[in-house]
Amino acid sequence: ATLNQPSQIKALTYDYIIVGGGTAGLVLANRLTEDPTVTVLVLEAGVSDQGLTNLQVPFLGPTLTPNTIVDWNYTVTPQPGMNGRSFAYPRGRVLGGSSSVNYLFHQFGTDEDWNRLASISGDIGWNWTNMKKYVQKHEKFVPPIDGHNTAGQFIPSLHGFNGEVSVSLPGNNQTIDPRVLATTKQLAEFPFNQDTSGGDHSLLGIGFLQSSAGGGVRSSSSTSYLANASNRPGLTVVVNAPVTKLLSTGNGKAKGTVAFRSVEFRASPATPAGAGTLTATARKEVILSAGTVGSAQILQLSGIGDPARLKSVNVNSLVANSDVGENLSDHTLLPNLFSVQGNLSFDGVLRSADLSQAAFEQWAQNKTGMFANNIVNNYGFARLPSNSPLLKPTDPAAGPKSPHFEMITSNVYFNPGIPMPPTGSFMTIVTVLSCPTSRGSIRIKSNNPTDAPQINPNYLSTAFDIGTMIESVKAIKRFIAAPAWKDYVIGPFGDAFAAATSDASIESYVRGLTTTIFHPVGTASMSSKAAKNGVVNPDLTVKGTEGLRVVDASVFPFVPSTHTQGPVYLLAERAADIIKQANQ
Ligand SMILES: Cc1cc2nc3c(=O)[nH]c(=O)nc-3n(C[C@H](O)[C@H](O)[C@H](O)COP(=O)(O)OP(=O)(O)OC[C@H]3O[C@@H](n4cnc5c(N)ncnc54)[C@H](O)[C@@H]3O)c2cc1C
Repeated sequence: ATLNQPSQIKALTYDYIIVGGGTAGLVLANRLTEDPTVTVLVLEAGVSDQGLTNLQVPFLGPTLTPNTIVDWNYTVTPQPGMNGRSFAYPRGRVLGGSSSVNYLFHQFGTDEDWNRLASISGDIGWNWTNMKKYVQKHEKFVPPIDGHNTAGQFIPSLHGFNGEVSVSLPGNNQTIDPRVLATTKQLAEFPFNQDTSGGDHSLLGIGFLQSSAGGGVRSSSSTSYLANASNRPGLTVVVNAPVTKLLSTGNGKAKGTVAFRSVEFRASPATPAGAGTLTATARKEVILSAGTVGSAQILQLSGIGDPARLKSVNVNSLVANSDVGENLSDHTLLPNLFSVQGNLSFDGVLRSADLSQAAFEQWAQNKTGMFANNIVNNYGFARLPSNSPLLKPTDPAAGPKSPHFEMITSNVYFNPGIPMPPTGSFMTIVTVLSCPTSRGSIRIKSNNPTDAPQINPNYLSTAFDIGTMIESVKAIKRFIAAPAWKDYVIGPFGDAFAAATSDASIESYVRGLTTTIFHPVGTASMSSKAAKNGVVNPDLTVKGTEGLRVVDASVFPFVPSTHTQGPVYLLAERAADIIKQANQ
């Protein structure tokens, strides 16, 4: 049962308590309650996703954040590498977490991403050879909604067809699709890639997007993993239940460790901090799945972090670890806008209330049409040339097959935070830095759990990161110069893009416009058991503690080369196996 208020909770002792009913949290909720004798409490700060129709509409993904009731509404500190700009940093605050509000791109990371994780952690279980079996448990590949023949658009042997989350190829032609595909034939630099899911199939090249949607409807961790487990008597999910901190339950069995098996949460989101809290206790384990921001914040509020920093905000240090909240890494997004001929882009529909309503009604009636699809159909990945000076002395990609940047084409004006002009047709080619080397931090500003933490991703602070973004802009200029675009693209839109013709002017364009593509990781990073750095061990237990793990995007020491929901799903699937085995 999903309870709407913490006050409805009948019991305060469970085998496991999961903090955060998001992407990873609901995978664990499902897998741990497969055993009917196990009891699990999930505490989710956000609202239920039930009845929030827009969350189900794939095309509306970009409208769900920022500054909505399903977003934590964070902003980043002024970013020196981005001309001192501060901007929105969306995170899902709703059942399903960010999987309920994301843009539905679905991939798994490259085999090299996973092999690097195995090598850093010293646990070969994180190797792709082992992780790929979780694709079968997780993914349910379904036909696109227009039922077209998908031969040649994906490779079936790389996919799961009986898992939990529905995944599908685009079900409508964006009118630019043939031009994108023609470019892959006209320019050897941008070959066609038959499958963009990653793993041991190369990510390089341009292909069709795979989205976490089925039958024209978003598939989130809530509509899949949770829905498929919701009638299990052992599972209790509570929404509107913000966790304020973990409570120490004494010394752990291993010398010098502290046990954390109790969780303090607010009796209602409206309750002032410190007043009206409840405490639940786990017989076995507390699992933090509050995401890269939430888990880092809760660890620090609970006294797990850098002692001096904790002292400065009046938090009593219980477990000293100065890596908590540090090592923040994220992909950056640059929306390169082009003015295009005619009125075949989506802009006309989005500007017209009547046309948008008609598209919505078509979706509501039979889940077809523009709104039943993602805003993107095609995208791909590329590497810098092997002789690029940016790769000296080291190449930060996970391996020689992993990308340095990504290109996403969409037949619409897409510019986060900047409204669409009243007239004109546009196409956007977003470029994304796939292997950032900048590192930032998430630090609590006070001991008040309702205060948003200070989020400083420190974007574009290295020569590699800014240099690669500059190269990505040059690459899409070459892409758009293919004959396929001759009678469609008028030219770059906006003075800064139009003026971006030299490295120096491209740099100023990049620093002036780049923002986040919402893939933060690393604030509770995984390291080997013997390592002096890192926050969690390879089995995701928090170093220096007992009864406590972190299972979410925060544990990745490097951001995977791809969009991050798929890697989080696979991580959580393996985490469930690790936890079950540890508690047999
Ligand atoms: C706008 C947006 C677009 C994105 N687009 C894509 C995409 O297209 N493809 C892709 O692969 N990835 C995308 N991502 C990233 C991807 O969705 C995330 O990497 C992934 O979902 C993170 O999973 P998680 O379990 O770590 O955290 P989340 O799914 O964010 O879950 C954390 C949960 O914990 C809850 N929580 C936090 N603090 C507390 C607390 N104190 N008490 C109780 N509960 C708490 C949150 O409300 C949330 O439900 C996007 C993300 C965003 C925000």
